[in-house]
Amino acid sequence: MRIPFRKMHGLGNDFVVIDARETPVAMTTRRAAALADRRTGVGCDQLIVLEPSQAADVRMRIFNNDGGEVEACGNASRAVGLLLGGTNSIETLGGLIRSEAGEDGVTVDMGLPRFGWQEIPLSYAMDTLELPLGWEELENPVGVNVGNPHAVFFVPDADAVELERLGPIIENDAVFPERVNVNVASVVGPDHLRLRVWERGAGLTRACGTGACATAVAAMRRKLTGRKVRVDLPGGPLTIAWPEGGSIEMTGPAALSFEGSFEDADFPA
Ligand SMILES: N[C@@H](CCC[C@H](N)C(=O)O)C(=O)O
Repeated sequence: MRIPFRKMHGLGNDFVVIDARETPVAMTTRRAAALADRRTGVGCDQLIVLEPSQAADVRMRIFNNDGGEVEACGNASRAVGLLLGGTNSIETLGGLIRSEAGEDGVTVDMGLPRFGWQEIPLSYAMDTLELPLGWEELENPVGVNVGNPHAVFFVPDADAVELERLGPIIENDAVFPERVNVNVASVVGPDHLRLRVWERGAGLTRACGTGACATAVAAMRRKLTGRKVRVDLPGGPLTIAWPEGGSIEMTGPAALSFEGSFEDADFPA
């Protein structure tokens, strides 16, 4: 039996999307990792499985390239929003979010950011606006959870950081019991940030939607920017707005690359 999938992306952060709303598709860590493998599988940063939901229009399950199931993915939320069209509610492990597909891309209401040290989560109590932590030149990040955990470092030049070396060290530090997504950002102007992300379970990606949300919120909390910013990632720009006390709104593109199928038996659950 062959299982159909769509290959989609948001600013080059790419996904295999399996629509299992009508026909269930078993997914495990092992199977997700095998499908996401770029050498021997279909290849993607994240594998997305759409299932029926009791609470929303659709349930979106997110598996990282390493097969781990996680709570949130901003770029995949826009891709799913594009796929569904119009306005939709999407149930994720990180909470209920809302998408609206329009002429200028897809806007997603990503919900409320969380800043409690237990909510990031961290291993022990500390001030999440200025974590007293450092790894070589990367120091004092902001901790924020936007459905998934992020550490945001503000640096003079995000492009100069050796993120492929420092990213995995920080991701796996015991201070982050659920590991962490590592963001390095530079302030370009009062409403403009430059960002690179080492993603938990996926490594360096062309773009990370939740990373852009976390970084924008971190910059706003530190009063480095206004409440609406453009975030430039290697794959292109996202617009992030966070009204005082409200939820985070992310707007940007999403695209369908191709449709294909894989042999069920080649990727055992
Ligand atoms: N690419 C995503 C984030 C995917 C999940 C992340 N790697 C995690 O483990 O939390 C995005 O666009 O947000």
